[in-house]
Amino acid sequence: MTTHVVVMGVSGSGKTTVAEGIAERTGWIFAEADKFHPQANIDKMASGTPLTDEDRWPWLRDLAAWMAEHAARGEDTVITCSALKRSYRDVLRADVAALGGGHRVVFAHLHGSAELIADRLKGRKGHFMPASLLQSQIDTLEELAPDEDGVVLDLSADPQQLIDEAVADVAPGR
Ligand SMILES: Nc1ncnc2c1ncn2[C@@H]1O[C@H](COP(=O)(O)OP(=O)(O)OP(=O)(O)O)[C@@H](O)[C@H]1O
Ligand SMILES: O=C(O)[C@H](O)[C@@H](O)[C@H](O)[C@H](O)CO
Repeated sequence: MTTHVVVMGVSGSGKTTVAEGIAERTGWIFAEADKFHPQANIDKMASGTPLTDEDRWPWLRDLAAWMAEHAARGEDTVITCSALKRSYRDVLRADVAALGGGHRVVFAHLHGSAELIADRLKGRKGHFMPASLLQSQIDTLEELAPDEDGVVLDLSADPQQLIDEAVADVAPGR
């Protein structure tokens, strides 16, 4: 049985910071969902246009397949992925769930105020994602529902605390 952590939230919520920390602590295989986007998606976001569902489906399916390949080999993983809608998370869960055998896809949602995230984005340099897309990310976000396997983390905490909380929930004992 393997665990597949998806650190989710809007752009600038701290996904990379927290997911890298979880990966370092657990030794689990790490990937950035941004690396799975076709160049057309990156160019679209960089030019200030939000992605549509149609832009996101193939990308989400690739991520789901990647997690399931690792699950089939008995390997745990940690990824960053905005995973903004319930329907996107359903796609992300599907391939691992289809394997059966108690493999787990669990979401860690970095949740917090738009003001704080906008401040952090202002301070971030060298990233393709413009701060102007934050509002569309917030408008698209659907919070985790009670029946979804996941944990909500308050992104105003310092990174080490967030990593500790996430590991305690998704990888107890690590
Ligand atoms: N808990 C935190 N406290 C203070 N600053 C943070 C925290 N987490 C992240 N940051 C800073 O906020 C900025 C955004 O964080 P990060 O790049 O990890 O977010 P992200 O969700 O991966 O963004 P994107 O989806 O756009 O790639 C970075 O400059 C990072 O150093
Ligand atoms: O679904 C999306 O709109 C995208 O995944 C974005 O969230 C960005 O890729 C990411 O936030 C920037 O790093």
